[in-house]
Amino acid sequence: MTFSDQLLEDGDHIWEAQKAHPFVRELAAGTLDAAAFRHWVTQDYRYLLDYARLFSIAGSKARDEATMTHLLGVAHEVLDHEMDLHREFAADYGISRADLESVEKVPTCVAYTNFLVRTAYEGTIAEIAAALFPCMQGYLDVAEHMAALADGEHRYTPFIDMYTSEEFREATAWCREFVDDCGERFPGEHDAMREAFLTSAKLEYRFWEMAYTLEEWEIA
Ligand SMILES: Cc1ncc(CN)c(N)n1
Repeated sequence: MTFSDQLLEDGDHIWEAQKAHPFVRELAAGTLDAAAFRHWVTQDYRYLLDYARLFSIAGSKARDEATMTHLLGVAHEVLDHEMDLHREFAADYGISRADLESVEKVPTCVAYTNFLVRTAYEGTIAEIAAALFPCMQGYLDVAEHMAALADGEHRYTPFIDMYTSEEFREATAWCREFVDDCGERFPGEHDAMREAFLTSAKLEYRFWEMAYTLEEWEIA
């Protein structure tokens, strides 16, 4: 069993909870309330900026040229391609780019992005790899689950298409190899990697919950 297999086994209950979440099931069916999707898009836009930051910092910590090139390439892909999809979704909802950039993060988005950015600055390359893994593998697995549940095309089909695309699969496969490589090279870091992986996975679950419940600050 590879180290990534072990992590996925440890996080299996979190994966199952994500697949069963009403945001996921209703998005798959095309019945998700527009307000919940809008909340996801605006918060995810803020999330993605820090996610790209994480890849950039990871790139600067990489020991070899190939890993550095790949991680910095992913950062660029997120800023360019993935955030473009969000800009398109937002435009459909009458949200401008300036609006997207000025949205205030709600508590779950603050918690998740702070965790990722802190791991990027303070963690080792192995912890960073483990923290990234649920963001990639989780979205691929959840989107594949959505594709299996979906019955025909609807307004959220581009979301499912994006996260089941060949490019996203390849990026996820690379991330998984990166986790396995770090697991092999740094056996002393397995506990720290597992903790980073599980924290990210739990925050992935919270992110769906945040969007579905339209989470806001209680006090402005
Ligand atoms: C919260 C979250 N996690 C992961 C992904 C996939 N990059 C995303 N867009 N948003």
